[in-house]
Amino acid sequence: MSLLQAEPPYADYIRDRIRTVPDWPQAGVQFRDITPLLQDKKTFRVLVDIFVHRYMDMDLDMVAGVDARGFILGAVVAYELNLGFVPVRKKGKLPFLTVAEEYELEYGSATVEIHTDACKKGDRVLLIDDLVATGGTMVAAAKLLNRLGATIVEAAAIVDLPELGGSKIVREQGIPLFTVCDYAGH
Ligand SMILES: O=P(O)(O)OC[C@H]1O[C@H](OP(=O)(O)OP(=O)(O)O)[C@H](O)[C@@H]1O
Ligand SMILES: Nc1ncnc2[nH]cnc12
Repeated sequence: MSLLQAEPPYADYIRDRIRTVPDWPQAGVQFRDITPLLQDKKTFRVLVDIFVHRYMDMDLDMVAGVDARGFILGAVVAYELNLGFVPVRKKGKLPFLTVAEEYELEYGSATVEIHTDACKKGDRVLLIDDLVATGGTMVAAAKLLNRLGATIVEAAAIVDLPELGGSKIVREQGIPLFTVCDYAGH
């Protein structure tokens, strides 16, 4: 499958079940809250299955998920694909040797880290997070995996906020990106 976006009705089905919280965590931010997708058993299964069906024949070696919301989806998708899972964590949380990348967020800046032995040179990795806003997190996580010699087969998220420009930036960096739904004009 080479679609950049999931085809409706999946996109609408998932978007309709995401909660928007205005002015959180600060004024002006429309927070797209994915917790309702996880809370409802049927929606959670539909969501996970979108990713499992997309990636089941892609000859992957590993799934990497981004701290913290990317862990929820990433670990379940990895399990269903019979693959291992590696965490890309925020600074100071991983106990072993790490490599780090600093990046900018929609509301602040942060650093992500990965264990140096999280994957091997040439591993074919699926990188998962819940959402792409400015793209800083996804690009930083991808850089970490690249520094370990991994190949990012695709980066994937539930939500794209295209007005913040991140998905375009991720793709311009040569990282294939799949998102289930976006908020263009919503
Ligand atoms: O595209 P970007 O502008 O980088 O933003 C997207 C990132 O922001 C959110 O994480 P957050 O740092 O809020 O952490 P959390 O998952 O722990 O809530 C979200 O889960 C993504 O990881
Ligand atoms: N608007 C937003 N909603 C949810 N998570 C986010 N991460 C960065 N921006 C976000």
